[in-house]
Amino acid sequence: MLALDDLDSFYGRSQILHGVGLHVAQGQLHAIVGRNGAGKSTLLRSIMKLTDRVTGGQLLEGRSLGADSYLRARAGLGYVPQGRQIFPDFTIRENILVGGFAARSGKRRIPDIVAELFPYLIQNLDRLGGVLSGGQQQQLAIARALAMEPDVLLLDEPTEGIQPNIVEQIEGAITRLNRELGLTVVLVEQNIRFVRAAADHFTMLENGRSVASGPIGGLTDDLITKHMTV
Ligand SMILES: Nc1ncnc2c1ncn2[C@@H]1O[C@H](COP(=O)(O)OP(=O)(O)OP(=O)(O)O)[C@@H](O)[C@H]1O
Repeated sequence: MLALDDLDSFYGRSQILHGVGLHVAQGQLHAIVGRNGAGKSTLLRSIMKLTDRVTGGQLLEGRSLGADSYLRARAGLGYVPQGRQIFPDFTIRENILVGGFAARSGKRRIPDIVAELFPYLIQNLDRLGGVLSGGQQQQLAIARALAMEPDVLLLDEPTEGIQPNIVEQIEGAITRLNRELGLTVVLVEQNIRFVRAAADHFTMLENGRSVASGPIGGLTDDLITKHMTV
């Protein structure tokens, strides 16, 4: 269980999150939804200790998440940031192995599942990250997070700005990681169709506060109209 309680998060003196709670049971896929600027990315960044200050309860399987981002990766959190942030001058192989620095087994290796999910990456290990398409870079960022050997995968808008044929592959990969490998997933996603198909639970943010949460069946059209339409 990933358990966040009463989370406040700040950039400098600006408070972005106000008392947010998030409980994600092992094996669940929990979607974070809300308008642009609602605080979704900040919530994932806060879980990774990447904002300037975070307060509130932050536990994974009853243990403290750790005082910095590296310790949080070592504790079992794999993070795929918005915009991917792969290393353009590193090869695909090197990009994936960077994730291995935080692997709890201490082994830096490319997980077998990467070949199943993203064969293109394995067939092109010596290509530079910077020459890949946006969709391929997204796959690479997911592969890098898997090399961390995570228990919980945090994904920030993984299909944003990606060509439709690769969107399907990425959605399929996320669903497989959750349903077949039992990986717990926290997914920030604007695509409500995918959220409804893949998620067990959701949390809706508005202005840095949680305004609705629960089993995915509760993510009604009315709720979306109220909190997500501009
Ligand atoms: N580095 C930063 N410094 C100061 N304020 C920030 C920073 N990053 C984000 N914010 C502010 O925090 C608020 C929440 O932003 P955040 O990116 O978390 O929203 P979001 O829901 O993920 O939106 P989007 O869908 O556009 O990514 C916004 O008002 C934004 O301007």
